[in-house]
Amino acid sequence: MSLLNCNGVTKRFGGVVALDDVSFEVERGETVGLIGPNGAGKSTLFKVITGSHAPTEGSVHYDGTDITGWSPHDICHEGLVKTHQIVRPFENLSIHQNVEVGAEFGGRRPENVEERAYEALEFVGLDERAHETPTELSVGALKRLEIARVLATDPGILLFDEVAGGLDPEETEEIVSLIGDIKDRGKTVFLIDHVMRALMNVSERVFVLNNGEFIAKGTPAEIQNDEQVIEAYLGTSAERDEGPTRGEA
Ligand SMILES: Nc1ncnc2c1ncn2[C@@H]1O[C@H](COP(=O)(O)OP(=O)(O)OP(=O)(O)O)[C@@H](O)[C@H]1O
Repeated sequence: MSLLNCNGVTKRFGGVVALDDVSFEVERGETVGLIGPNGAGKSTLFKVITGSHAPTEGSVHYDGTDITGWSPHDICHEGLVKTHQIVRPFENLSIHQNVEVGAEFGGRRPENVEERAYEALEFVGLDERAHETPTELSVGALKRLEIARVLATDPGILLFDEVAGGLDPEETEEIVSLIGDIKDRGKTVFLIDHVMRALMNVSERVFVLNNGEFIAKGTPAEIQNDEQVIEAYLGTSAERDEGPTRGEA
């Protein structure tokens, strides 16, 4: 049985069809990348999966349980957790307390919250700054704090919404390496990113959304050579060789 299963998911906002009959599966332990041009429906899909939006039609199953229309809180407790594109920590709490809040209120297990928060901070390399407030953190460190926050909830699947967005090459490498470490722990990862070198490096499969519909699913190599994907999103190989692609901030 697949860990995550979306079946015929449609999401309409008035006359806008953000997702149109989207179906896919993510297997346990797999890392899947989701790409597509701005406005393709990627964030909407993540919000439907994690309960911020109820789908207009279709269903979402996690580990065999129908979670369609559940609240974000209940979905998080079930083991699905999403990072935020824009990281907004509690500025009056310490870095450690920020992670503790995630573990305490979003987590699947109420015990050992303090310890799990430290472990998560150590994992992302922020343990030595645990007692500082997050106000002095760089963009890269804020993204690592966000990853620690979701890891401390002990998730079954992590949804990363542009964790490499806005980072310099060194910070991007750190995030790629962190995602590799998370995969090595056997976690299932589903990620959106416009930073192709990051997404293609870590993903085993890549899904491509365009105008709310999948236009391709395949290995990173297959996707990078798919004419329709190149036309809709990736651009020419010359553009790709330069790294950033259309839509990258
Ligand atoms: N809350 C909303 N109300 C109305 N329309 C929305 C809402 N959220 C998203 N949309 C529309 O749904 C479509 C898909 O948007 P979405 O943000 O999911 O795209 P995206 O692929 O994540 O884009 P980006 O790469 O720019 O983040 C767009 O046309 C967008 O304007």
